[in-house]
Amino acid sequence: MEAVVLAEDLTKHYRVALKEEGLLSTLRHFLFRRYREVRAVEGVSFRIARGERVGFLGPNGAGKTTTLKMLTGLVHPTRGKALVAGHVPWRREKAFLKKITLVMGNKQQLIWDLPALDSFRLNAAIYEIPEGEFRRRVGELSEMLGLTGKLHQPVRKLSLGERMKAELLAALLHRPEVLFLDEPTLGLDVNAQVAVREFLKAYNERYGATLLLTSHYMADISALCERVLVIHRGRLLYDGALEGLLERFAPYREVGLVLARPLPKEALLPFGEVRELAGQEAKLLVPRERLTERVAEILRRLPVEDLEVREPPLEEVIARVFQKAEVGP
Ligand SMILES: Nc1ncnc2c1ncn2[C@@H]1O[C@H](COP(=O)(O)OP(=O)(O)OP(=O)(O)O)[C@@H](O)[C@H]1O
Repeated sequence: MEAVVLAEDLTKHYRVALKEEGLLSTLRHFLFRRYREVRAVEGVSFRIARGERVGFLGPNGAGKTTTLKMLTGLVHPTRGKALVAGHVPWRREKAFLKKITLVMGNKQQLIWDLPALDSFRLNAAIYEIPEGEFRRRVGELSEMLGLTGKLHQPVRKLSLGERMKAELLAALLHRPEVLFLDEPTLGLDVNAQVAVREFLKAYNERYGATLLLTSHYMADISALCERVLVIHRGRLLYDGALEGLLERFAPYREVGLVLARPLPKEALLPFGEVRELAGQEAKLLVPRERLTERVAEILRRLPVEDLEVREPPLEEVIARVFQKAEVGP
């Protein structure tokens, strides 16, 4: 397997000045500055093969953005190695910058008062994309993104979803091999979220590009990524299949029931943990290894009109992973 992203013992400690209130302490601070060390990323190692789509999960402040910044060369690591598309990111070589892109859902590169097309032209000049190729790429990407006809009006007149799509187009114009995406669907409505994630999938399949993305929307992760990296307090907690994460941290399934008549909670207790009970509808948690036997019992002993077995919501599983990490292994 050819690794296109390689991180080895990647570590970033920030030094933050401690500041106390009051004039005297301001003076003291000036003379004897004291610092606190923030261990944003601590000894993280992984490799990503060409063409993979990997989800990067972690609670706020876990170190995701810092890792992405090191991999794109915006931040120097305190320790460790990284190699992205054959380059050491923090050297920021031109050949490297042409191979990668970083999209941050909370930052924009398009110029607000100008049509998106004008900003694209600026990017084309920076990345030395010839005119013919520029037109071809804009045509192709705007079609994939459903943006045709939107590129001539000022960016401020676009909807949030259209703006994000235009941001993606700008970020992909130089046809990077490795895409680092930090919350690319942040704040978008459900339709726009789906459109962006479908686009990312299509882009990955068409060009064989590698994706590493963070998202708070688990639907993005489950739709796009077979593999996830989970980071917590700067340390890598899990690297593997999304499916495996579910099995390891959610050894239960959710059984949804519609009953023929309302039943008291006690009647359901023998079959699993009662998660919800409202009128004729109930939700039970059942250990995975007992699922078949419990479902059979439920059908035999309860007045069931409808029964559905579901995976627990990914949000819940992830919350468990972090809870467990707080308590320790
Ligand atoms: N420039 C900086 N100076 C000092 N501390 C920083 C700096 N950037 C980040 N940190 C700290 O490093 C830790 C990791 O932050 P980071 O932004 O990488 O987390 P994150 O996983 O991306 O979180 P979020 O999902 O909230 O963006 C946090 O404690 C943060 O406060």
